[in-house]
Amino acid sequence: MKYISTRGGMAPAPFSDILLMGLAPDGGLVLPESYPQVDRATLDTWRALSYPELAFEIIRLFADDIPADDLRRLVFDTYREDVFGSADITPLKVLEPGLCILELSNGPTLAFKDMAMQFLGNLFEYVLGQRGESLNILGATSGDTGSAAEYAMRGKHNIRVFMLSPYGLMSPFQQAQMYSLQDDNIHNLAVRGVFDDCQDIVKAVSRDHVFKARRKIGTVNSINWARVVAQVVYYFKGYFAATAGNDEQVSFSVPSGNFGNVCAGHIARMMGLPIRHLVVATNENDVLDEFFRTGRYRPRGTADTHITSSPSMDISKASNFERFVFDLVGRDPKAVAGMWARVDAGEGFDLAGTPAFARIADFGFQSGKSTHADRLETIRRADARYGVVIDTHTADGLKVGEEWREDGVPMVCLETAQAAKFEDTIVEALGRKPARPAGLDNIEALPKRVEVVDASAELIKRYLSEHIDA
Ligand SMILES: Cc1ncc(COP(=O)(O)O)c(C=O)c1O
Ligand SMILES: N[C@@H](CCOP(=O)(O)O)C(=O)O
Repeated sequence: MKYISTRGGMAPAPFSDILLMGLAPDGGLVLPESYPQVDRATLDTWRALSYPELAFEIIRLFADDIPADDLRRLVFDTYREDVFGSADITPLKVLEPGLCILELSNGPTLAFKDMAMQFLGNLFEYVLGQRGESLNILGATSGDTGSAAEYAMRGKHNIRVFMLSPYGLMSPFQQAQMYSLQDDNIHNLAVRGVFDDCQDIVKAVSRDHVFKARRKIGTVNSINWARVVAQVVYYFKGYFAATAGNDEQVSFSVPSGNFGNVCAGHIARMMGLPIRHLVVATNENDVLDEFFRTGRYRPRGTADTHITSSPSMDISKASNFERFVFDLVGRDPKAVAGMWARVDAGEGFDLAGTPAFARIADFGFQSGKSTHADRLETIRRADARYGVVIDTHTADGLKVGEEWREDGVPMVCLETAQAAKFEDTIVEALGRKPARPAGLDNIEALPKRVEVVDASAELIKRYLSEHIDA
């Protein structure tokens, strides 16, 4: 399988190359020339597979330049009961008939990012080892990608992580989880700005080809196709868990910000998984909801990005949305390049009334928005009615997912983090603290290692040069 760029300016490349490449050289996002198709007979054989068996079958379709035995070992080393808390890896919790939560946050950092990042850590180490190379990862986080990446990469001798986070905007637990790491290969930089400023810097640095090649810069954000592929797996697993046979359909409700998670759902659906609807749930930063309702995509600036109680979704410029729009406009790279030239210039685009937007229903998306008041109400309702304490992002997903329920079609709401990460809002909603996994009681009191910096790509390049060249 070969990979291309959404903007058309990249020679087709194999999986291992695009894994280390991150952003495409033309500033676009990488995706496969076509999506592998999964037929009914294959679904029937996959239904009974364990998580690692299923992950191997799916990932091998995309990572076809890695010898099968090596890939199997990497996958089985990753998806282990002792890492993810159960043999199921992603257990399905039935709240009531037709309404479920797919648990994705039982990994080491208590967020769904571990599902892909634990695999990416092993994959990077393997490919770099084969090539005798090293990689300097530049990442951006609104709270969860950062810690998941750092826990997955800490101590790896051929990888350094430089993680940009929005200064003061993550929850105290998230800050403690990242900034308390003391490993030499982990560097935390708190940027005066919002997540989008951090992501813009990552993309600006990646677009400086000379700098990127010389300093061996890679990425762990969902810019990296391997992240998205590893997330495709749990849509299949969730589908099998929520249905009795492959004639049934399910809908997924996905708390969304950077559009990586729901993009993985889109890929699963394009591969042939019987997904009826993909429900995009946003918080007050409702750029994506506005698009699916109106066809207008209006990314917002720093000043117009709301600081909310689901802070990991405080994103106004959804990186992965570009991959979906590529499919929506019939895989026309010129059209995408034109649209993203306007996005990069701080404008948006409007597809209302176009043939592309007329086809949007074929892709199965629905959307909705959830506010702080909705979040509190949903957390209270889930606790009272189902006896589960959900985090603020999962609450956004549950609230919007419930609005789109249909008779006969299970609604699977993706759990994206554990409540312990967002204690203040849980206390506001329930009047009590959520349970914390053992060993994390005093994490906020640990000494922190972080540098506060201005939101400047040039400054970050200087920082990278100093630390990499040394
Ligand atoms: C807890 C949590 N929920 C939801 C999201 C949104 O996911 P995505 O950015 O893939 O849309 C994020 C961040 O990515 C997150 O950390
Ligand atoms: N919410 C994310 C933002 C980055 O998303 P990614 O999926 O592109 O890595 C975070 O928690 O950092």
